[in-house]
Amino acid sequence: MTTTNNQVAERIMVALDYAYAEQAEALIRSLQGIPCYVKVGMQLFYSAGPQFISKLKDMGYNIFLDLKMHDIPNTVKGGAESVTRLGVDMFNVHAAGGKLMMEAAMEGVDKGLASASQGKRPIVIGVTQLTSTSQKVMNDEIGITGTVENTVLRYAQLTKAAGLDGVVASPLEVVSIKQSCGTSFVTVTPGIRPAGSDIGDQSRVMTPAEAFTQGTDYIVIGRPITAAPDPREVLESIIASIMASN
Ligand SMILES: O=c1ccn([C@@H]2O[C@H](COP(=O)(O)O)[C@@H](O)[C@H]2O)c(=O)[nH]1
Repeated sequence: MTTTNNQVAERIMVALDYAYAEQAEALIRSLQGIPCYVKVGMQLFYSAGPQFISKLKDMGYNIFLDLKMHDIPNTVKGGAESVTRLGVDMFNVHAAGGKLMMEAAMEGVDKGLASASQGKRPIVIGVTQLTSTSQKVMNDEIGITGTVENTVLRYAQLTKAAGLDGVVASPLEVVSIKQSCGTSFVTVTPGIRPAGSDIGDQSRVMTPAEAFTQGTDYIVIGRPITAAPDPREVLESIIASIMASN
């Protein structure tokens, strides 16, 4: 089966990292007709709230709500219940919160589904090590010994044991995650930089085409698209680069 441009677009999550809903809406208008996933993180959600999620749903977008919950199990359970009721397609928690916390998130999802009017279960994923974290920072500042790859793998295995659907990791760790946790265990990979673009605060990066070659399920891209003079042109060229590498 040949992959179409739209099938590629559905696996690209555009990070709507904006202060105001109006800015995110302008970006969405410029990408009209491209069926990408949209990712709402803390900046936009704290500003525009659940109403903006409803608006995106009405526009037909798949939504990844990237709030990276990390708290005691009972609080995360409540948070998971609330975001499930919003009807998002995916959300995440920090794997560093531990197995009990992640299991509580899944209980919250069940509670949210029981009280919601629609019954689609969101994909729930655990954050392993942020893609901005380098080997040196993880060892010397955060105090985790060993390699980033082994740490990510251990967190992925814990996430799977807790019953979640997958993880956020960098594209560099995808092959070992899939080998250890299975190909159906979902990988969502930020740290994506088209060739020649500014790395910024990211540390563990790959190009969009390279990330898909590693076998990732979804890539997350923010600034290379949102900070470009012509975001649509950049997204279309990313899709073309992935198609050319298939
Ligand atoms: O490990 C992580 C987890 C989440 N992110 C988020 O992805 C985007 C990346 O944006 P860029 O502008 O392409 O760097 C951003 O919303 C992060 O919060 C991540 O980068 N790494």
